[in-house]
Amino acid sequence: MLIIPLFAVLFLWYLLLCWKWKKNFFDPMEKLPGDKYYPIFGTTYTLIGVPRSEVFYTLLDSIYKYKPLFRTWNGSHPEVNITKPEHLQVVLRSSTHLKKGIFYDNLYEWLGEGLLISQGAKWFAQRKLLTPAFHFKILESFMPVFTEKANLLVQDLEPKIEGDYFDVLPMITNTTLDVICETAMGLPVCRLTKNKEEYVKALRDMTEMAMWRSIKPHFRWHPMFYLHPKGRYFRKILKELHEFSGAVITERKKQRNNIEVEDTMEECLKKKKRLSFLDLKKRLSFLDLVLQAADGPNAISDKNLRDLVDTFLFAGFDTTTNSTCWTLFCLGSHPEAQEKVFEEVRSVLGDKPQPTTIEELNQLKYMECAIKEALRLFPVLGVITRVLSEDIELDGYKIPAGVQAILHIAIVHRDPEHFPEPNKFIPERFLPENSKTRHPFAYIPFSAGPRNCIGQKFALTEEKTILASIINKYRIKSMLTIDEMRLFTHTLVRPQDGIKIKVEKREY
Ligand code: HEM
Repeated sequence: MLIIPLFAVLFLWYLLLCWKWKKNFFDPMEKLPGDKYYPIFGTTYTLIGVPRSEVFYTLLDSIYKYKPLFRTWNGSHPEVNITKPEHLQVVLRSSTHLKKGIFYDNLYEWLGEGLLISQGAKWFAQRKLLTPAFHFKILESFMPVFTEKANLLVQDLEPKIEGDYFDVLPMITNTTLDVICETAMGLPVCRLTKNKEEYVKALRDMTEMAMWRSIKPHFRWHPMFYLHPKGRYFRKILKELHEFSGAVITERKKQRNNIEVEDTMEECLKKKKRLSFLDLKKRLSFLDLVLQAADGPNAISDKNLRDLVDTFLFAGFDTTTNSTCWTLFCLGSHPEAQEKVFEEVRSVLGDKPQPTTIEELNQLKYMECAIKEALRLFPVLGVITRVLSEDIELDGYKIPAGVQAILHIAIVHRDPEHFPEPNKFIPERFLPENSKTRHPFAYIPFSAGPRNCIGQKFALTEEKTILASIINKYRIKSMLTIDEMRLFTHTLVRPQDGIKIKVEKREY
């Protein structure tokens, strides 16, 4: 007998929720332009039946139809899409809109409460703990790793001389994975897995799955997702990825017990002591630095350590892989810019085959412009998200707290108002005299504000070492031009068919 009143109460409660949602979100958001809303799907129905390889271009069409400011609905979740630097600044510079968007919910089971996804006090404590780990002195101590791995890559390229076009992406992937394992974890990859390719495949499949779920709102509900074959596959690769990071921690802890680590990171920095331990066993990795800093009362649980390791593997490896490949691709399709980079490398290095110090890298100014320009055209993370923690006003529209802000880095990077001839590769745009009047939020490949990329200096140092080592020995030719390149959004912006290049040995 109680059933009928219970249902009536539940129904009234549901109606109240719908009324609140309509008043707080639907009515204000519907004032913004955008595709028509339908229940359950929101506006994601525009992607139904679209082949995976076309999703990127379909999304792009709708962005160009409604930009600069428009709304989308991910199921019943409202989203404001932002493509103007002034508007990006409102969200990114704020110290309140720090929570990441719902896209990252799809990576939560893998990355947990690591720096990338955590929020509030937990995020702040990790950011504070990890910031010194990216100090110039620490980066300097990683130079031997960057140089050694770049040298191995140069050797691997040798058999390709005068051969046909080949995809350079797997080779760069190999190098950057080695680098992140030895710098961030202090361990060579071969100690962690017999099959690197399997780990890389699992990592990329995981990001693909996150992308797939983000455009299918009904699969955000875990039970529904796990019933689907993709959900079962997700569980399998999640286990593999966690086994890898678990192995990193066990191995490094075991090694640490056998190593005498002479100083803590803070003591080294205070004494301005060089942290360049050439013996791999004695070089401090990020993981060691965290383990040291968290010794005693600040001890970190194994679960938190695993989140951190997974976060570094996700954020610090495929990003640099893509950025390095995009720069190689752009230089390979712009021989004049490539020759300028080469001349600069020769003038800085003389007869040395590779850079070995940060001072040398700092002199590679034109190369830095080329990397920045490649990151403008192909920004690795084309979109980032935040959940608004309070109401904001943009162009006279009130956007309520709780809405997800989608910040379109890739679109603002190709805005002709800030970058004339936006689809052309012109490294000179980043010379100081050409960029000083540009809006500070018109170019943000590493995001900006309090949650910007903690690893940007690390990435540039690694990338410059790899590129200088390659360009100093080889001339690169890309098979495709920028206009011919087909893209694929897969959490990161990736090429659909790899990066095909030819290499020729330089004579001098
Ligand atoms: C070219 C290479 C890279 C690019 C383009 C890049 C880009 C970005 C962007 C756009 C964000 C903001 C993400 C968001 O708000 O959702 C970010 C955050 C982050 N990046 Fe990078 N990144 C690169 C390399 C690295 C490297 C090498 C590391 C570590 C070794 C790293 C570690 C991180 C971490 C931990 C965060 C989260 C920071 C926080 O939320 O406080 N990144 N990166």
